[in-house]
Amino acid sequence: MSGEKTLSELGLTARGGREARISGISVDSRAVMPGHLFAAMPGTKVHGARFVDAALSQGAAAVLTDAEGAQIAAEALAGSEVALVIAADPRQALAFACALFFGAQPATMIAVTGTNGKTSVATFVRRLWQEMGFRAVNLGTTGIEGDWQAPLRHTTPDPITLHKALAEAALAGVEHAAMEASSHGLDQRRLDGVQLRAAGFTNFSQDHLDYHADFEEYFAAKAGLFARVLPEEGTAVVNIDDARGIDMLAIAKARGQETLTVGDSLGADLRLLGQRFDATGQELRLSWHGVVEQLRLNLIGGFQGQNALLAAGLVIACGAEAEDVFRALPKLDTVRGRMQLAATRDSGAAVYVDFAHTPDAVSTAIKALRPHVMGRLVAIIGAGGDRDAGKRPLMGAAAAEHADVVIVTDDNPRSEDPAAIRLQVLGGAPEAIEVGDRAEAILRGVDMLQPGDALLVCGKGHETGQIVGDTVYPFDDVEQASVAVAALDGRGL
Ligand SMILES: CC(=O)N[C@H]1[C@@H](OP(=O)(O)OP(=O)(O)OC[C@H]2O[C@@H](n3ccc(=O)[nH]c3=O)[C@H](O)[C@@H]2O)O[C@H](CO)[C@@H](O)[C@@H]1O[C@H](C)C(=O)N[C@@H](C)C(=O)N[C@H](CCC(=O)O)C(=O)O
Ligand SMILES: Nc1ncnc2c1ncn2[C@@H]1O[C@H](COP(=O)(O)OP(=O)(O)OP(=O)(O)O)[C@@H](O)[C@H]1O
Ligand SMILES: N[C@H](CCC[C@H](N)C(=O)O)C(=O)O
Ligand SMILES: [Mg+2]
Repeated sequence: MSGEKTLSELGLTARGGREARISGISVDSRAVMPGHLFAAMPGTKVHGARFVDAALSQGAAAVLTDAEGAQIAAEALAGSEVALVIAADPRQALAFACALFFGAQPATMIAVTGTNGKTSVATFVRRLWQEMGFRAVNLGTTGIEGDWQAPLRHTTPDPITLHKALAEAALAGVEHAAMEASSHGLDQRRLDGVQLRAAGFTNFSQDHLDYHADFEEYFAAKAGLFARVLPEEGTAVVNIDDARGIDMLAIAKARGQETLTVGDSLGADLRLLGQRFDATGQELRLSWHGVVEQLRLNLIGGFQGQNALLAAGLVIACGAEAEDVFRALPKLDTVRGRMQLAATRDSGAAVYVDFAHTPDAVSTAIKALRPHVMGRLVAIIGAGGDRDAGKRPLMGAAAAEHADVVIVTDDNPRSEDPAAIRLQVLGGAPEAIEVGDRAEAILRGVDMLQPGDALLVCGKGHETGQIVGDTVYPFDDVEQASVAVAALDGRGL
């Protein structure tokens, strides 16, 4: 899969034409082994070139960096035999080198970007491919799932982790992969080495403005999936109901890419004509190139209907017959932590867990649940620490506007003061109840449910840990909801 390769086999040219045999690639000096290429990247906190001396002492055979890095590492490199590659875009050069070093990837790959819906769409694409008999995986926030599994630290992994996993999956016989392209991942060129057959765009709203300078930079990062990563011969599958979908479509057309539009907008290639909701899901009415279809979707939430349709568009864009895809859609089941029914009280009151952690997701999720609730809708929300603080009051306001009762609690405070985060969320929901301890908040939420009510626990979804400082404490919303219902309904555990 990835034995030794020369710099030129990795598409790299060292200063003075010096060659080197590379036995591995590291982006962190602490992981460098003899013969490694050390990628000294310009970081958000520090330039990786500050660690070149450490990498050399551990036997690095070559260093990849940018001009700034070469200056920073000049002393450490002086008199060294090590090959130095200076690239204008070192993160892209690293991504291409990783693709060449690890070699194989599943033959048919798609990526999906957007503020919300990426995990849902990627999971649905994988399930549709499986229903059609292919060995397939989805790769992102919930790790690598499907016919080959592995945990992941990031929604879009760094190129070394990514291409190692793709090569292993391909060698295990997986020929189809659907991955999530986060804006961080696109900005850092993490998936630039992936050959994509198609790319999807879900929607664009506020998130990650702690990392991107403003909305336009955030959009530009996402647009890179179509403007840079998807090849000209690829297909862009775009939700044109979203205001920025039209801009994304224009970028794809300018590249000469095929396009497949999705949404309820007039003229959408795959058009959502209607959704009728019931206790366990919805009926979809859609048209494909003008031919009308009606089909069952066993998913709660209008947004999951939209995501399922975008997933269908991506699978069609990769060559499947539309009718085969439509036949497979009713087989889709709930994505872990996305509008997942966690528990039901003896009274019939239901508890759902959802991953909503942006203003648009909070309002979308609560509105999506509303048709399934005869009584009050109670929402529990929080906000992650070391993330976009601007969205906190907006999430509070979204919950206050659409839910009957709001409880504000802790999500993953990370290095921030939990009470300060809650105060910012409460800024948008002054009537909300504040309960810092998440387990207590869930217990209180379950306890207030009357027959016909429903509780929606937002923000952590599938997550099985709560990050406080640098410690990850075991915490699973679904489990906490079940425990609370069992305790309050006297069912014992
Ligand atoms: C803000 C961000 O994305 N940072 C990512 C980036 O780190 P960086 O380059 O900024 O790191 P840095 O701390 O400035 O260090 C610079 C360089 O020095 C190197 N170094 C550092 C110390 C040392 O002793 N030796 C050494 O070589 C580091 O490996 C790094 O390459 O590159 C690292 C290696 O690939 C990533 O692990 C790291 O992700 C951090 C941990 C992170 O939290 N990222 C999150 C925000 C993220 O990526 N989230 C997205 C979106 C999530 C979503 O919306 O779902 C995701 O795709 O997961
Ligand atoms: N199409 C959509 N429109 C609006 N909100 C959505 C949509 N799809 C999902 N959501 C909301 O966003 C939450 C997260 O969904 P999902 O995990 O699929 O998104 P994501 O883009 O992968 O998120 P992340 O960026 O955190 O990985 C859902 O639980 C739901 O509340
Ligand atoms: N419960 C998580 C959800 C965000 C996860 C991911 N989208 C990210 O930004 O890291 C948090 O806010 O801490
Ligand atoms: Mg995701």
